[in-house]
Amino acid sequence: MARHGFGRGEYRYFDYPLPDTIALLREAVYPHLVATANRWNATMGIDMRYPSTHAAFIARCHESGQRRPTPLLLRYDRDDYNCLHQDLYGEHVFPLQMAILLSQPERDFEGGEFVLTEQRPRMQSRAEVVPLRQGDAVVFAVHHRPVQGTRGAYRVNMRHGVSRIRSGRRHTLGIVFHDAL
Ligand SMILES: O=C(O)CCC(=O)C(=O)O
Ligand SMILES: [Fe+2]
Repeated sequence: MARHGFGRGEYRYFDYPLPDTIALLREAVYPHLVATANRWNATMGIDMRYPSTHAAFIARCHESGQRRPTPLLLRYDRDDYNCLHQDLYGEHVFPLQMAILLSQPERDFEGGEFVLTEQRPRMQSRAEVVPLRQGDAVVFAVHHRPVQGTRGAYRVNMRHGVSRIRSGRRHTLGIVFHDAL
């Protein structure tokens, strides 16, 4: 929980070796995100570039001591929530992550909306709710993302969280591509 930010609910991290489905998901989705990740870093003036396979990236994490797996299952019951946070667990950060909603809104739970906030320089934060159906995945920025301004690109600081579950139970699968210290 502490590793995951704060809130109310249950957080269970998978151990290595990951279940096949989880390992495959992480490896299969990563290559689709690498080009965006590298372009974002170039645009934001961040030196880090990412290799084309997840295996190569995770080897880099492990070499620098980030060895703990980050994929997790989350369970929220009535009145649980997930505070706005960023899943940063060390020097190596893959800038995009994914969450998959395993429960069905309205049938299994009410409330519990996936929320993103973006903080632009010298402005108040702006929130966006991502409407998810059962089985939908949302891919979102872990830390910041570039926005084109009139005088070039600037960084916007991103956070994510889940609003209070008003009734029922909500499950999510969280896939972070870097491992943790
Ligand atoms: O439960 C959710 O929808 C989001 C969970 C979360 O914070 C994550 O996957 O990193
Ligand atoms: Fe998170």
